[in-house]
Amino acid sequence: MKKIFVNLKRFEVPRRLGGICSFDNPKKWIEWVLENIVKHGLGKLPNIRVICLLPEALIISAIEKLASYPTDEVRNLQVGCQGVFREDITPGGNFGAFTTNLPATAAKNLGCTWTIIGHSEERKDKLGIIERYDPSCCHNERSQAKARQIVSGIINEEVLCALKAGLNVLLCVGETEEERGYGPFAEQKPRIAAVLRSQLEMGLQGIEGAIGPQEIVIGYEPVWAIGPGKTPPGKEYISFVSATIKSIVKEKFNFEPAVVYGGGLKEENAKMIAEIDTIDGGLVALTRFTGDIAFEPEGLKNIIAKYATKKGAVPLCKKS
Ligand SMILES: O=C(CO)COP(=O)(O)O
Repeated sequence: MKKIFVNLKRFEVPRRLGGICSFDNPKKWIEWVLENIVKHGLGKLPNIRVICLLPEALIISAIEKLASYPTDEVRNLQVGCQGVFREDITPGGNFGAFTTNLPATAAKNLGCTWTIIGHSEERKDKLGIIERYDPSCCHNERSQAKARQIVSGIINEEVLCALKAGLNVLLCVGETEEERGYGPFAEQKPRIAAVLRSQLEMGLQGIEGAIGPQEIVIGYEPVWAIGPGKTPPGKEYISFVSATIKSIVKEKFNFEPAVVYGGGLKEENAKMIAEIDTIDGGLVALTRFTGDIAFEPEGLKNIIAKYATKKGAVPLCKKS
């Protein structure tokens, strides 16, 4: 089963306020998004699961909207949140004194089945806090590595909380342009692999004691390819990275994870990415990268169609 994660970031904010949403009302917007996903038959594909990762305030509306459809129409459509806190509510422990943060148990209770953790935007935010305390850490290689390790440690605590609460986890990893460096690809490879190894080994530490039936999917997003105007890597690069991720996780944690690609994934390159054997799906945010940039369900449908028509896969359902 391929997985397409739709990371809707803060796309509910209207254009007049600086966002990219053509709706003023966020609840109406998320209902429109889901309505269109269902209308295009994307909630019931036999070989592709679609998971929408939403801002907390829209989760209940989304769950209610999905509940309004016959089960069969939405059997492969799920809702997740955009991160969980590194501590959680526990019987006999903290009862919920977590102003501001979203504990995994609260996300689960809202109806989420997934959470994204470690997105580059989250890593950047956490790193930024450390840099405020010690501005020198962005100039010195050793302290920068230490700061990144601290961030990966916090992300690991979030992963463990999510798993313990029964959420499936999409753990994001990826190198910055600086970490990748330049020169021939053969020279970049060991640098990229080292970054991924560190993020994976730290991010997944201790999962053996926390994992039950939940899934852990690895989202590979090269930080330098995210957003408008960015070009994703080619087939050779993505093949190398996805195979490397699988082998690191297999070697250290004894399972082979599904790996999905994100960062500039669009209609034009979806076929090339979907055809890579070691890629098990996609992580989509924007679907229109030029002009009035946007997430559009129609664009999502066209991307998913490329995955659905991958050799051996069942074709995309016709509009119902
Ligand atoms: O960050 C992303 C998904 O999590 C990818 O973003 P874009 O689709 O805007 O490149």
